[in-house]
Amino acid sequence: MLHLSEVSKEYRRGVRANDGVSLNVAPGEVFGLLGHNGAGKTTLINQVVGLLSPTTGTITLDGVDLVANPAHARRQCALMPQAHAPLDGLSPRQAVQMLGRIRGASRRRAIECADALLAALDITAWADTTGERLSGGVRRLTAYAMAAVEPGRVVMLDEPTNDVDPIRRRLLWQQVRTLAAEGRAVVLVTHNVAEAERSVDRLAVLDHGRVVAKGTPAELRAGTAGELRLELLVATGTPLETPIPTRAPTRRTGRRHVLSIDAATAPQALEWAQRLRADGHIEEFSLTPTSLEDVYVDLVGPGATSADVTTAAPGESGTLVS
Ligand SMILES: Nc1ncnc2c1ncn2[C@@H]1O[C@H](COP(=O)(O)OP(=O)(O)OP(=O)(O)O)[C@@H](O)[C@H]1O
Repeated sequence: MLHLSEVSKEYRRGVRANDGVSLNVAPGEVFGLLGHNGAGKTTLINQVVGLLSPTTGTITLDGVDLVANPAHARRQCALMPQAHAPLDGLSPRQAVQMLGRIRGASRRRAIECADALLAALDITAWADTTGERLSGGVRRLTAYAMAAVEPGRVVMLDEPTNDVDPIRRRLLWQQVRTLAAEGRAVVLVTHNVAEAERSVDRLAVLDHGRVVAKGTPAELRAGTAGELRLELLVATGTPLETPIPTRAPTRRTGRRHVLSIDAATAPQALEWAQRLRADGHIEEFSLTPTSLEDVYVDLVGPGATSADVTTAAPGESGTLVS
């Protein structure tokens, strides 16, 4: 459905924001774009919706060239931008209805869809409050509703859950799933790797404009099969000598130490951690499967050199991003 082939974008002064990006997003799919600040995510989605043109490469939607037809791109692709929607003087109800009308809905449909979306996101209480008096989270949810009210075939969401509370995040994800279930392609930019792991069907990790990994969350974790994550909160000043072989150097954030260990050594690791806790050397510990966040840090964290998640080797891990 949505097909990007070798898309590169070079801004003036030679900033190469995207470098040979190729992606396919199918109808009904929620596709995540992950990457560090400045990795090129926003640049990429702005090219899909026709706000920017690629320097080279092609973008097609159901075979139609979106670069040659930016008006078609804007009609078929809805965008929830990263920046807050300009809502000064407008209430969420007015803003969502207005976007529905601009995108071609009848007056009646725009009213009904706006009401339904505000109710589904549980923000009806603020439906008639003007933008300058809304909280950041309600503004964010309103921006989502503005993108979802008459969405077209593709919906691009740039950091949709920023500022949104955990309960309404769930409501938002239900709405995103509904968009996909109706046969749309949803592309989602996020920094929240744990949330992406639960919410996307497939994802790509961008690093300095290039795709460094792509696949389902399970495929990206496959390189860590048989690996477990032992996390310890050490008592202040306690040095930690591990008797267990680790697959990568220990990552440290303050008193939190994270060790990648072989699943076969789990009983030994548990016994060691319990002893450390009994002796007061650590305050708490957990032993869990390796997460997508661990894979992500290995890929793009400080010290990462691998271009392929399945070849991320011991010694290439960085600091745990918490
Ligand atoms: N209009 C512009 N002119 C020149 N350089 C730009 C412009 N917009 C973005 N850039 C640069 O392009 C690169 C990619 O930026 P982009 O906003 O696409 O990254 P991002 O992955 O969305 O970052 P973030 O997660 O911080 O939003 C960065 O180096 C950025 O400074």
